Amino acid sequence: MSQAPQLVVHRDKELMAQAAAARLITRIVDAQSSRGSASVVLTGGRNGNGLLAALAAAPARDAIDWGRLDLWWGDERFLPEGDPERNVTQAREALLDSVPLDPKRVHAMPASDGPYGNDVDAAAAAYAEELARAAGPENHGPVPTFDVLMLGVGPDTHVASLFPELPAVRETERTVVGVHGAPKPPPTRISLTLPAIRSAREVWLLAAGEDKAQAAAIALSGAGEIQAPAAGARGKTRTLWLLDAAAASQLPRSLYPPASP
Ligand SMILES: O=C1O[C@H](COP(=O)(O)O)[C@@H](O)[C@H](O)[C@H]1O
Repeated sequence: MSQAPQLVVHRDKELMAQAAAARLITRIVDAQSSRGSASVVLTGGRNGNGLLAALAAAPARDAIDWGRLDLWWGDERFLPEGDPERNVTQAREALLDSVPLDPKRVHAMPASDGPYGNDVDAAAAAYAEELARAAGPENHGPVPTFDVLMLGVGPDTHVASLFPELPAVRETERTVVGVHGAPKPPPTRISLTLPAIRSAREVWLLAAGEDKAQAAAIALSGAGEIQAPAAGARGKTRTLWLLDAAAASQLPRSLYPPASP
């Protein structure tokens, strides 16, 4: 597991999204140049979609070889294909429909009207198998070693669809689980588990806005991962919190000293 999380605090959420998009372009280009391809796990939510929209608007996006990029999702709302609330629908709108991706490398999580019907546990198991098939011997495990895995942080400290105290956040064996009874709609979801998240080289947690301030402070102040799932999201080589000033406003001074007036 990586060292302590690193924090980068930007002035506001627009700048945070632009800076994170620039950072992501660099990581993808570096991975493609050293390993031939790159793999990135996307997140849903306002901050994740803000980053994708900023990436779509960045001229440097053309530095990415989009055909050599694998995209995975950290979680999905278990809804019919094309539902506007699905994370993949929102990602397509923000970025994916405007870049030349290889459709075989866009690994969306199953929809509730797909091959597994309404059986979210079967859909989750199928996604786990898809990940396992993509993992090579060099990955030493049941998921590929993602280059960057991004997670939005919910106001209740949830990441992906791992909500405080629910069974999904306690999972230690499976890489993907069906989530039942999520407190945020829709109640039925699919999520990577903490062990799968921790197999990424870099985990980036995105938190912008005042409503994320308490969650960031709790997760970064030594809370347990069952009570505060964001506290358990760590990358193998790096864990990076990307915040705006509003989300950083309740952090202990030892972590982020506010600028002097
Ligand atoms: O429902 C979800 O919420 C979280 C956080 O979203 P936000 O809008 O509060 O930033 C998101 O990361 C997750 O992917 C999504 O399914």
